[in-house]
Amino acid sequence: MKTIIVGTRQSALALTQTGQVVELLKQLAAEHGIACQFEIKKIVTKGDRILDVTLSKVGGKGLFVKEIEQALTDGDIDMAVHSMKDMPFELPEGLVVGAIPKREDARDALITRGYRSLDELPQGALVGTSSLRRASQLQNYRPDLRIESVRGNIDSRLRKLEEENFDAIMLAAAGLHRIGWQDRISAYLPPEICLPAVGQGALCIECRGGDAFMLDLLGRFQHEPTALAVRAERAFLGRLNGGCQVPLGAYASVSEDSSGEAGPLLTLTGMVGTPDGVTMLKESASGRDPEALGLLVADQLIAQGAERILAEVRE
Ligand SMILES: NCc1[nH]cc(CCC(=O)O)c1CC(=O)O
Repeated sequence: MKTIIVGTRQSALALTQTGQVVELLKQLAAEHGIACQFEIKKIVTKGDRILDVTLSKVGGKGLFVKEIEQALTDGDIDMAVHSMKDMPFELPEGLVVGAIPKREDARDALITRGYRSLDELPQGALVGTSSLRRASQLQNYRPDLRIESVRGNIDSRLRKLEEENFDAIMLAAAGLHRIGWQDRISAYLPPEICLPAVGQGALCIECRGGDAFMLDLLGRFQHEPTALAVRAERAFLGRLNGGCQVPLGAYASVSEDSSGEAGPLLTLTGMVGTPDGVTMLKESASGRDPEALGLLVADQLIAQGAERILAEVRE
């Protein structure tokens, strides 16, 4: 019987989401009479080793993904489950996205010490986040809040909420949902207040482009509406060269109505802001071609000066 080796990081979230995907793939394989078994292989990435350093200064998001991709290229593993938002814009030669499964909740969540909403946080409350995107939008909505960096995996950030005197921290709802910690969420932030990161809540299953067996199995696992939304968001990201950690967010929704042959209608909203939240550029557009839509919204923001903001942050 064919054994599929699945590479994963060792964080609670990575292990959980990899396990969940493997369970679903087992069911799918059984339904289609595909004989295979799965083996999980843990890999320590550079990103895990230097979580305390400011990631944006040492090479950005690719850090969590790179070593897993090397293992894929080398044939040590056959597939890997990544958080889509951690994926760099371009994949290495020879690797492909085998499937994008159905998206979890894309919103950011607020985890507080006893406050039920963002509006309930007292004047000058201390909020922990090391995401420039979250900081920018939070400061735009509540200029009085104080923001401080908080790093680490989900579990260590929740611990720091208690230990380091934060009034609240921000995390992606999806991660908390996946590891069963939704009870910790005090409030969900709507996209009108906080646009999520590109691909937030979605997963990316990567495999070798030449692996016909994996491509066949994973192809059956793809959720087309999610894939369309993610393509639009990533086209937006690519146009703004948002590979590294920058204050940029985007969210695409997909209409249920797919009347006609042109496919479902996508609506994409994108934002670029200064980290202090004083300047906030936001645009929306609708269309059916995800890449064209992503470029259109990005160009609308560029026309308003988005590239100048991003250049300043990258310095
Ligand atoms: N940058 C870390 C990261 N990458 C993916 C998630 C979980 C949510 C998701 O799948 O989008 C998180 C944690 C967070 O931002 O709270």
